[in-house]
Amino acid sequence: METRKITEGTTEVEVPSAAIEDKLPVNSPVFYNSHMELNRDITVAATSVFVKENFDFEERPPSEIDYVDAMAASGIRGLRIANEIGLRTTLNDWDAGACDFIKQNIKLNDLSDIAETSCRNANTLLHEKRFNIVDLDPFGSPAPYLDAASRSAVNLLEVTATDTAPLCGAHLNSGIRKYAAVALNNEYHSEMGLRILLGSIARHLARHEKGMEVLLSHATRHYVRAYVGIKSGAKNADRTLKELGYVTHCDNCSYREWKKGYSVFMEQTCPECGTEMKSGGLLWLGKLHDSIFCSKVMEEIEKRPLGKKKKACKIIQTCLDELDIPFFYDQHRLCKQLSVAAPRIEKTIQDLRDKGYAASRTHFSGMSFKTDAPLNVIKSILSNMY
Ligand SMILES: C[S@@+](CC[C@H](N)C(=O)[O-])C[C@H]1O[C@@H](n2cnc3c(N)ncnc32)[C@H](O)[C@@H]1O
Ligand SMILES: [Zn+2]
Repeated sequence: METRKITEGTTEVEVPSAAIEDKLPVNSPVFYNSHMELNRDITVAATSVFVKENFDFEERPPSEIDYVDAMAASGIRGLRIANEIGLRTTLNDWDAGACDFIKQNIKLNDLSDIAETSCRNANTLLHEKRFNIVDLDPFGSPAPYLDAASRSAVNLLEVTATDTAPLCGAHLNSGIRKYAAVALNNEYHSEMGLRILLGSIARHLARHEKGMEVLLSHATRHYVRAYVGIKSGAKNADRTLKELGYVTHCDNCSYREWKKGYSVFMEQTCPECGTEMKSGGLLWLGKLHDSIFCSKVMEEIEKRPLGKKKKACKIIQTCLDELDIPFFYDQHRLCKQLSVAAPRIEKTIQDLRDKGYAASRTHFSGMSFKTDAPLNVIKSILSNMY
């Protein structure tokens, strides 16, 4: 088989040439997606910050902290964690061909002391063994692995989901099956998807009497990614579950309302225009980022040799600046409803701030903003009628 060496960060791996050259990764015996280098760069920086800042890890050398890359493919993600941070890493993939590449790549980076291969079903491994840090990076949905990962993870859970259609409401029934939640496929569907995933992670952790703190989460390209710190104990689980709830949305005028709770009364009729509204949930209504953590991730990205440094900084900085409340407004959508030309997004944000409201850009889309202003104020500002 023809292979090629590629470098990410300071780690080199050998992958099948077909994985790089083919448009369809299915044609390669082992999966490698160069577009996910950005995701992996952020993973290295975020994991490194978590390890440095965590009280539980004080006095512990990195080689005594366990990280599992539960779906490792070529091993690139976990190998970067071992090589660039020094954590004791298990690289797992149930595919024998992938495991051969992983073994070879461990040797290539001279990491046999701290990295080991495991060739098992991720669910079996994670049900049997606890790891300080668990990383789930499956094809499509992480849903089938969330229970085992929640049982296994002691300190940090890192999850990628590429099944944006069920998460964002485009495949409603699939979303209900996988995440036990109704996703609304409206203008803020990317934020909806991230919050549905976080809500599902929270409920899985709660079964194991664990709560969570969202340190960083983002929706980028075709995937969503979450980094959640784990707080063990029933009280923390209960506190976490209080952050879940429902949203109602009016497709006609973009009015939305959200309420925390499991059994809540939601208005069915839009108070702005009288249209029947749609309800979505259960989903996470808590914070999407921890600002201190994100600031440290920014510093970490700046000082590391990362291939996608600029893009990674942009994502984290926008997350840092983003007002941490649900849900963003799509300026085009509002302007279309009002039949007015869309102003520059900076002007809208400044106008909202000038009127005494909080407002920011969002990382979800360049043409969207977040604000605590009521919809009628936003619309008056956009129509220059305030
Ligand atoms: C998206 S790829 C992982 C990519 C890798 N983490 C990276 O950053 O390049 C998913 C991998 O999961 C493996 N896989 C799928 N289901 C699995 C399971 N139940 N247990 C273990 N591995 C699994 C596949 O063989 C595939 O190599
Ligand atoms: Zn309405």
